[in-house]
Amino acid sequence: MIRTGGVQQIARGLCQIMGREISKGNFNTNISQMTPRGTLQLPWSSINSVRTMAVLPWPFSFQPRDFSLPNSSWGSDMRRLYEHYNSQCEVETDDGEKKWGVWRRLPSYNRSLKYATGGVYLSKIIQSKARLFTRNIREQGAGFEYVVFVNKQEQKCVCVFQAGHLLEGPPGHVHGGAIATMIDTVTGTHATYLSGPVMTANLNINYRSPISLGSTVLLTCSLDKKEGRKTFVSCQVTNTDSSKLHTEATGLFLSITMGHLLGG
Ligand SMILES: CCCCCCCC(=O)SCCNC(=O)CCNC(=O)[C@H](O)C(C)(C)COP(=O)(O)OP(=O)(O)OC[C@H]1O[C@@H](n2cnc3c(N)ncnc32)[C@H](O)[C@@H]1OP(=O)(O)O
Repeated sequence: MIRTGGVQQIARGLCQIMGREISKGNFNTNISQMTPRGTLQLPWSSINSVRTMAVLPWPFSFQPRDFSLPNSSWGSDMRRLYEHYNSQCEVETDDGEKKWGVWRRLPSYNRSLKYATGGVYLSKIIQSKARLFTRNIREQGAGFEYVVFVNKQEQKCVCVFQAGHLLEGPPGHVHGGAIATMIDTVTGTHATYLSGPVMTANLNINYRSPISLGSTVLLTCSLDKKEGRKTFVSCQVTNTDSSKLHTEATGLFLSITMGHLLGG
């Protein structure tokens, strides 16, 4: 049985990631597209156009955990920066009405679409075990603790990232691959927010100074340019007051159709 609340939350999260502004009203319109068999047409055109997606069973049967919300492992820097951006996600007008601010927090779940594969459905075992790479460590604070905020007006996004003890590379410092993973995740999320579904085609990374394990850093991404299917994004990893540069990167993302992932 599918619980609409969970579906609603995920679909809302996906809509936010895809850069679609949704009010309660137009979201409900999409929810009302659920068929009697309990399947959902996702609310953006590129996915609606893939017939297969519309008849797939929804992969979640419970309220999913949003991993981008604070937990007890978050240190003071992580919490302070979360509050700083989160407080700008909603503003109060003079007549006491609440409105979206310039920033949006993107929710983050540890499972993505169940059937995205090279044309042939994954085996049932893999389907049930597949988890987002950055969200697959159970112990809170041990791996990637992060939250992404996007600013559509400035076409910019920031990620507050606290690197856990399982991400060690050089003694006491974060592994370069873990840093690359976060850069790919955040630049990829930003490119998706700006351009819809994309895949990383190219990532260039310069490591300038090591990141201490357990510390909190900021990843700041901005759009360099868009050319047809290509979205160019750059990213800087700095300490929390941006006075020290740890890493800088540029990424090229190519727009894809969902058919690319489904093997179409
Ligand atoms: C919430 C979590 C978010 C996480 C986000 C993480 C994102 C990821 O990690 S994605 C996984 C890693 N990436 C991949 O596996 C992608 C594998 N590669 C591919 O699938 C394909 O090569 C793909 C889709 C990138 C491009 O293929 P395709 O759509 O056929 O494009 P193609 O026709 O080859 O090239 C189109 C244009 O891009 C250019 N291009 C393609 N690849 C590159 C490249 N690596 N460098 C520079 N230019 C490139 C081509 O030269 C061409 O340019 P032009 O139009 O000017 O001639």
